[in-house]
Amino acid sequence: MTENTPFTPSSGNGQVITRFGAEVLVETDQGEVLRCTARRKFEHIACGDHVVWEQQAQGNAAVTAMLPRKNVLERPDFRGKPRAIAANIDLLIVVTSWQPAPVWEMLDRYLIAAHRLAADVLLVMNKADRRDACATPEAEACLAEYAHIGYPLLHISARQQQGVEAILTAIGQRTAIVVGQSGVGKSSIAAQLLPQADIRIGAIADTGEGRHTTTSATLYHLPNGGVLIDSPGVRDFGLTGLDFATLEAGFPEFRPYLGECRFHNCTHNHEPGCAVKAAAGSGDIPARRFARYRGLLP
Ligand SMILES: Nc1nc2c(ncn2[C@@H]2O[C@H](COP(=O)(O)OP(=O)(O)OP(=O)(O)O)[C@@H](O)[C@H]2O)c(=O)[nH]1
Ligand SMILES: [Zn+2]
Repeated sequence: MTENTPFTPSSGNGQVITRFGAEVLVETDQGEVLRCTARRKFEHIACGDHVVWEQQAQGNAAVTAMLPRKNVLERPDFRGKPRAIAANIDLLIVVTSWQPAPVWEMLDRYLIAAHRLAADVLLVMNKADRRDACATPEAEACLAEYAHIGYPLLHISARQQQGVEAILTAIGQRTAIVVGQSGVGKSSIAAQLLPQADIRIGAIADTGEGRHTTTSATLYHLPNGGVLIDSPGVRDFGLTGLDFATLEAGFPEFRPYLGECRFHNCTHNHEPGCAVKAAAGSGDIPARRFARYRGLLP
């Protein structure tokens, strides 16, 4: 190699931007995007995973190792087997809207999932332009409970392009995904966040068989240094296999009272001497959330 030849490393670390079949797109630590093959043993590698890649003598580079994950979001495939769809998520952006009206149980389930992932939460109430026409006092009260517990909440209107900047600011440097029930405006929000994102990836990922990005989770760099992992399949993921410990941990407002119940294995349902129920009775724990918690108990 002469001194003028730019140095191109033949192996290194990188992050998976997306995958299509046995191929993954890896962004190297140098910022280059490489098309890599992933052997069968890396079948479970997902968008967001950190990997080691190696340039091979012929053809493609290959993924040779997978680095530890902070977390992974899975959903069942057509056989009911859990499949990794995105890894290393810092922030779940949970979208609700005034129309369709929120299904609060679903919002609670997303929050439980976020706690299980050890991810932060940003609540986004979309369609602010419909608030006057559609908001009921009950819906306003339900929403206020989440803010009271301490979840950050933004009111935006994707249609009127209001509040999208605030979402970018709230994401900061974190890796985020957008989730929520059907029709609340997730695609509209993603579309507004993404034109400013790195569209280089979309071009490379275009395999000529149509944009695979419409089905696979794909990682996009946002202008503020944050990252958005997006795909329709990620946006409506659900919560499966809910056990009691996960459920209880998904209600952070219970935390100050845990350990004060008479029974150490209290489920905060009908047990006497339950400190959580007492707190809900006195209004220290939001009553609507507590009622829905009991509905989620197995
Ligand atoms: N009034 C109003 N309508 C909006 C707003 N944002 C999105 N919509 C409309 O709501 C409908 C659903 O928006 P989408 O972005 O497709 O919602 P989604 O959550 O991605 O829906 P699914 O793909 O079914 O999960 C569309 O008709 C949007 O134009 C908004 O801020 N105000
Ligand atoms: Zn209790």
